[in-house]
Amino acid sequence: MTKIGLFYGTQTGNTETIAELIQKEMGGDSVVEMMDISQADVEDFQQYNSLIIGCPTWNVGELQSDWEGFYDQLDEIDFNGKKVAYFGAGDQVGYADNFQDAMGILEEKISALGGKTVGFWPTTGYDFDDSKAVKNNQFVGLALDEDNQPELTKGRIKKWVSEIKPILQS
Ligand SMILES: Cc1cc2nc3c(=O)[nH]c(=O)nc-3n(C[C@H](O)[C@H](O)[C@H](O)COP(=O)(O)O)c2cc1C
Repeated sequence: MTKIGLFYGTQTGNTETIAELIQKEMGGDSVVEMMDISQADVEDFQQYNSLIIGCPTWNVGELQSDWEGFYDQLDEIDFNGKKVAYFGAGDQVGYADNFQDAMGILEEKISALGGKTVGFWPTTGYDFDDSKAVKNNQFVGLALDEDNQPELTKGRIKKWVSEIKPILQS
C-alpha cells in the first residue's frame, strides 16, 4: 500500500483541523503522514508517490504565509509520476472574488512541475464570484468554508476521501 504524505499550512488552525479529519477518514497515520509545511523540506516530498496538499487563502487571494515561504522550493521537487490531491480553506462570503485562490495557485504550480491532479470537486453548493481554484467549472480540489458552512465540512470530507482514497493508494 502506498503511503501518502499530507502537507498543510495554517494561520488560525482551521486547515490543521481539516487535515486531521482527512487523515482520520483516510484510515489514520498508518495511511497518511501529516506534515506542517513550516517544518517540511524538499526531501520530505520526495518519499511519497501520492500527496495531499492543504492551504487556506489569506490576504485577499494569497497563499498562507508558510506556503508562501516554501513556494520557490517547490521548483526543486520532481513531481513527475506523483498524484496530488488538494484541499483549501476559504471564506466565500467575505472574499467572494478570491475564494480558495491559494488552492488554485498551488495546483497550477505543482501541475506545471509534473504533478497529476486528482480529486476535482463540484462548485455546486457554494456562492462566490471568482476563484483561481476553478478549472473547467470544477474546483481543482476540496473547497471548505469554516467561516460560513462549517456544518458541511465533515460530509464533504467523507465524500471526497471516498473518491481520492482508491486513486491515491493505487
Ligand atoms: C485577512 C484575511 C484575509 C482572507 N483572505 C481570503 C481570501 O482571499 N480568500 C478566501 O477564500 N478566504 C480568505 N480568508 C479566509 C480564510 O482563508 C479562512 O478563515 C480559513 O478558514 C483560515 O484557515 P486557517 O485557520 O487554516 O489559517 C481570509 C481571512 C482573513 C482574516
